[in-house]
Amino acid sequence: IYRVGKREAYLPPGPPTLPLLGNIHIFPRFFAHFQFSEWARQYGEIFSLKVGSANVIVISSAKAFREIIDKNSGTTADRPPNHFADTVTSGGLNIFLARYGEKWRSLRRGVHEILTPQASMNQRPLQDAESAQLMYDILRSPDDHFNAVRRFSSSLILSIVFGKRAPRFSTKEVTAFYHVQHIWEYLLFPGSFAPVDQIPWLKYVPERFARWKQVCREVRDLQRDLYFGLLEETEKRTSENGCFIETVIKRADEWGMDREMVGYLGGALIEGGSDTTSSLTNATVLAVTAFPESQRKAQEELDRVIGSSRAPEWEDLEELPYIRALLKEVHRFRPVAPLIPRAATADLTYCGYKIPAGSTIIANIWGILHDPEVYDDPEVFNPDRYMESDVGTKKDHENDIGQRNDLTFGGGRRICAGMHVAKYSLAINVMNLLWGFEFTPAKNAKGEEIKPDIWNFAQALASSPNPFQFTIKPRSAKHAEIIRQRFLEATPILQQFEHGISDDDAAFLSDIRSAASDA
Ligand code: HEM
Repeated sequence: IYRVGKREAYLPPGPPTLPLLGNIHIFPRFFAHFQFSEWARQYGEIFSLKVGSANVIVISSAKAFREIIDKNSGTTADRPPNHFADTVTSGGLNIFLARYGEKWRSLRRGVHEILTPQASMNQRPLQDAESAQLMYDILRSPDDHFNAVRRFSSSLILSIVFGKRAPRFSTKEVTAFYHVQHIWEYLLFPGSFAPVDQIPWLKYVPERFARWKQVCREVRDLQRDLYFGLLEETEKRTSENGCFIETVIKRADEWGMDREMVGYLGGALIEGGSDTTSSLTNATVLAVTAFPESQRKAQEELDRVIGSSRAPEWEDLEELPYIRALLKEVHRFRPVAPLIPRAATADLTYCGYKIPAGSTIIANIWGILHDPEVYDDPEVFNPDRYMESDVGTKKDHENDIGQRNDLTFGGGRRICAGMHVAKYSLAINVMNLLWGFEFTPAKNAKGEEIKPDIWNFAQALASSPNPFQFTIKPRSAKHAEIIRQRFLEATPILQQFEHGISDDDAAFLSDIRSAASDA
């Protein structure tokens, strides 16, 4: 008992512990990446926390990430145990949270089918078409820009996975998704409920004293209604449109997947594809409004290379170095996953410290990308840092081991499976938005500018800005006309994913399409 909570001598250093508790009493609940980055400055690129007798190892340098996550991927590809996730998703079938083993391998094999760099290219016409609707949505209702971006991501991933798009943010499946996602994230958020993974006997507490049991059931029912409802629709559809689940259904046996796995794989992809790209797109809009110099430079480049007689295309990116730098900078400035959780399946060592099997490893992406030793003024949104160096660091850190500009997608065997789709979505949306619109801070009743709050982000697992106010205007009547034209031209591609949509969605589409063609 005396030893419980005490830091073993072979572990990396860390904050002082208390008997039994270890560091539980100081373990940060919200925005933990800020406190972890603070401790990294104090204790170094690798430090440890004791949670009772369990170990949490936090790594905060590109080198530690390379050595531990990339090079030792076979030992660090596990995720920490998560009883709530196991209860909700039939024994842990959510690919993001799944333990490293046979089930995860089957799920990942299926995902590769649609998300390899080559396979991801098949999604591009649809991404362009959805982006055309995003632009038109903002042109029609600039005040709804925030949800227009979220609609884009949800509609895209619903179409890719289940072959059915979401024309509105209020489309039934999107509303149902955000409703359950909100409760699911709350359930998974460390500290919301009893720590059953750390104190396993809590699993046996009767339900009337363990509200988490009720919440798990609620999330499970809601997710099953949505994910398995969509699966059933795809199974019953008589005409195919090449969506992912059609392929999975045909090849499930070959990939070792039963129907439960198929449903949860589809569902997890909706979770992974919805709030990630949209958060980053909204964070970009917030950043270029808060740092107008970056907007000015991006638009000067777009005007010079593209002009106002056509909209940007993916191929233009080659000629747009500042836009490429801006895309890298937004990943660094507001990483979607500031912390990436892993678990060690065997002992490993780093810089003379031992990371024992079973330890939780947290890759502190925020800390790595906001280290003032490595980046000049890390809290400033400054794409120019990536014009000067491909990794955006100070000159003397460019060649540090492990430096790369896509750390925000993770690494090793569990690197983001959707990164190619995500990079394309982000690039075309950011190019289109900056080409077509002017973003300026909103004004208060006295006519004074309201300073955009770059710290107003939600307390959630994925880092997402809270809705913010500003003024959006098309950059010229010519730009507005091209946006309208492109929306109409996207119709045949979008229509392939409009079978089975609700009458309200169909009426909405018919209205906006006729308004666009009458204009
Ligand atoms: C800007 C957008 C995105 C970012 C920053 C992002 C980031 C991440 C990160 C950090 C991980 C964990 C990686 C690790 O453990 O090392 C991850 C996992 C994953 N992501 Fe993404 N993601 C994005 C978009 C997407 C999209 C659009 C999809 C689907 C189309 C997707 C599918 C996945 C999947 C399936 C995994 C699970 C990998 C596994 O555990 O085996 N992601 N993502």
